[in-house]
Amino acid sequence: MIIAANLKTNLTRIKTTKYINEVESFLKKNNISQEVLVFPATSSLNLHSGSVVVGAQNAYPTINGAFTGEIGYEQLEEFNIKTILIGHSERRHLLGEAQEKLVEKFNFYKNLGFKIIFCVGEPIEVREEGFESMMEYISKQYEGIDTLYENLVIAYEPVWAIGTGLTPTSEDIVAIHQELKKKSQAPLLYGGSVKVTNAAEVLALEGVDGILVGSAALYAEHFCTMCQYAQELNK
Ligand SMILES: O=C(CO)COP(=O)(O)O
Repeated sequence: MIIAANLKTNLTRIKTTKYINEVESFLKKNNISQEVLVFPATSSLNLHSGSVVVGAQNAYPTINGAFTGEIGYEQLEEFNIKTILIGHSERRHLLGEAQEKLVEKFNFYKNLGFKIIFCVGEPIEVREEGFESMMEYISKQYEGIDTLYENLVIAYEPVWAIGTGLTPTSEDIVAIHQELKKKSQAPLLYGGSVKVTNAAEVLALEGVDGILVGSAALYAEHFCTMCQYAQELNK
């Protein structure tokens, strides 16, 4: 399974290095063979060799160039980074990234062979319209994306569950993942208020191939425990 930490805008370079080394040591000490990804803040990106794969939370669809404030492939290549998050709800809804831009990023980094964690999920007002409306909304987030891309991972993160402590019921997660699997056979992660207290239950659900964790992942010990749960499930 894939266990991913999205550190968002948290931790300094020094704290991130300490965090990744702590996770790395835990994986080695406990012979954990899960796929563990850590997405640090851009300023904390660095070379890392070991079991933990470091990925970028975002990057501009360019090798390099005049894109003030952005980083491109040239800056990722320096740190041997070949994994990227695209379409996170905070980039869609807080930072206003439109589907067209996300598709451009997807195609650019796909052409470079990146592992792409493509995020989808509905806001609460869509959720409240019912299952059909919700699936229609999420389907639009797949438009333009090559769902057969061999290095694609999908992360379903209901917007209303991110950072709120709320999660869908287990039955809902299973039902939604079942629908999303019809759209792409790529590994499908669940994200949105996954904590050390519910991670084992979520990981055990049918159609869940891993988790994408935000705030709870900031506690390295908790994130390591989630990796342990995945190892014990050995799905
Ligand atoms: O956005 C998320 C992971 O990308 C989820 O965040 P939380 O785990 O804080 O709800």
